[in-house]
Order: sequence, then structure tokens, then C-alpha cells
Amino acid sequence: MKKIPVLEIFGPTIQGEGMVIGQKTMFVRTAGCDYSCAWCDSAFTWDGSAKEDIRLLTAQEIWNELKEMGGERFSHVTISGGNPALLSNLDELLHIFKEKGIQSALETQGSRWQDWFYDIDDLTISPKPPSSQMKTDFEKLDGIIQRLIANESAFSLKVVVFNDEDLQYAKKVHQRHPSVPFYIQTGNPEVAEENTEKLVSDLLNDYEALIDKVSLDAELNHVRVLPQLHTLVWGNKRGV
Ligand SMILES: C[S@@+](CC[C@H](N)C(=O)[O-])C[C@H]1O[C@@H](n2cnc3c(N)ncnc32)[C@H](O)[C@@H]1O
Ligand SMILES: Nc1nc2[nH]cc(C(=O)O)c2c(=O)[nH]1
Ligand code: SF4
Ligand SMILES: [Mg+2]
Repeated sequence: MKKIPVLEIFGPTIQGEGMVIGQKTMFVRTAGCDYSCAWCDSAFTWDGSAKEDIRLLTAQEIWNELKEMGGERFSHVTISGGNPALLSNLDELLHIFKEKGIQSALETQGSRWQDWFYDIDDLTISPKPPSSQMKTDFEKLDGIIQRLIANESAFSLKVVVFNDEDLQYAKKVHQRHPSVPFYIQTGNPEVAEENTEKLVSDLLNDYEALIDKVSLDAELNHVRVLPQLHTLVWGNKRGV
């Protein structure tokens, strides 16, 4: 049985981002990413700094740990990373979730396809804007989105916005796929800030500025603008 590189299992907490924001959920965070976003708030999954903490677990071992931690107090699990779409063998874990009546969500940037995308209840595709310093392969991204649309999957697009250029990028992604639920999320430029009061105050100001920009834009009438709710509650704390 192929193993899954895991960095964190935590919860229950709430999903702080995107299409099911507020949903009570457990988290499984996998290691490894094909990107290296300039502002990644989970850089420890790919920059080597948490190399020693990576555990190779079977799907069953992950499930056992989720149960140990969450008991009967969860019915939803979110898989994030890193990029969990690098792992072709996540289907086993998703199979266990289905068997146990657990809803699943997954976060990925839309750089890789996996057939098990069809088995995710709430799939978030989060392409990266210019401020990340990553380059979007639009052919690949469009292909992934078209397959999900054809399958009538419940999925959404979410773009993190730090500046005006990012907002233009978000608009471009939205306009290419106008039927897909579209989320614009405030970027956190202070991922190392330990003063939560300062961080939250700055982020709320940024959120307000982003709302103002979207409000003034006639091409962004059908979008949802959200902060990272978990950051407003817990700051940059890990495992929440
Ligand atoms: C850490 S990533 C892991 C999943 C996948 N690699 C991705 O980027 O979609 C989870 C989500 O956090 C967002 N994110 C990462 N760093 C952020 C930051 N500094 N501010 C706001 N959102 C951030 C990403 O854009 C993504 O939507
Ligand atoms: N509460 C909470 N919500 C989240 N939504 C996306 C997260 C992520 O890091 O992928 C995340 C996270 O780390 N914590
Ligand atoms: S794609 Fe996601 S995990 Fe990878 S570097 Fe970017 S934000 Fe971080
Ligand atoms: Mg996060």
C-alpha cells in the first residue's frame, strides 16, 4: 500500500476559507508542493524546514488518527498541503471517507489533475496570481476546470489577491469560467507576524480595501469576497 506524506492532522476546527467557510472540519495537511509561492503561509510543507516532521502514513493510519483526535465530533475532512494533487494514491483515503459517511474537501492550485478529484465533495481550485511569482499554465488549468464542469462536480475557484495586478488576474480567471462559483480572498502579507492584534487589524483594513475595489468594478458583480477567517481568529498559529 503506497503511503501518504503527512505533516499535520488537526481539528475539529472550522474551514476558514472559500466555498464552505465556517464548516466544522478536520484537516489533513500533506507535504510537498510543485510551486513555491512568495507569500505561502504553509511554506514548511515544501521548503525543507519541517522535513523531520513528515510522516509516511497509510490511508488507514490517517483515518485512525483522525478518529483518535476527532472521535464522533466530525463529519467533514479537508485535505490541504502543500499540493495534495501531487499524490495519485489519495483515492484510498477518499474511499474510507465515503465508507464512513464523511464529507471531503480539498485545496489545490490547479496545476495537476487527479481522477479522484471526482470523489471530493467541496473541491477548491486556487490558481496563483502574479504576486506569488508563479506562472499559471492556463491550458492545464482550463482543462482541469472543463473536466470538473463536464462531471458536474461541486467545485469553486478561489484567487488570493494582494494588489491590483492580482485583481486583474482574478478577473481574467473568473471571465474564462463565469459559471464557476468564484471567491476572492485577502492575502496575508505578514505570515511571520506574531502580534495577532496588529495582524488582524491590518488584515481587516486590507479586507475593507478589497471590498471597496470589488464594489467599484462592474466586471466583478458575481463574486464573493472573503478574508481568511482562521487568521482573524488565531493569527498565524499553526494547526488551527
Ligand atoms: C497553503 S495552500 C495549500 C493548497 C494548495 N497548494 C493551494 O495553494 O491551493 C491553501 C490556501 O492558502 C492560500 N494561501 C497561502 N498563503 C496565503 C497567504 N499568505 N494569504 C492568503 N492566502 C494564502 C492559498 O492560496 C490556498 O488557497
Ligand atoms: N481553519 C483553517 N482553515 C483553512 N482553510 C484552508 C487552510 C489551508 O491551509 O489550506 C486552512 C487552515 O490551515 N486552517
Ligand atoms: S501552491 Fe499552495 S502550498 Fe504551494 S507554495 Fe503556493 S500557496 Fe503554498
Ligand atoms: Mg492555510
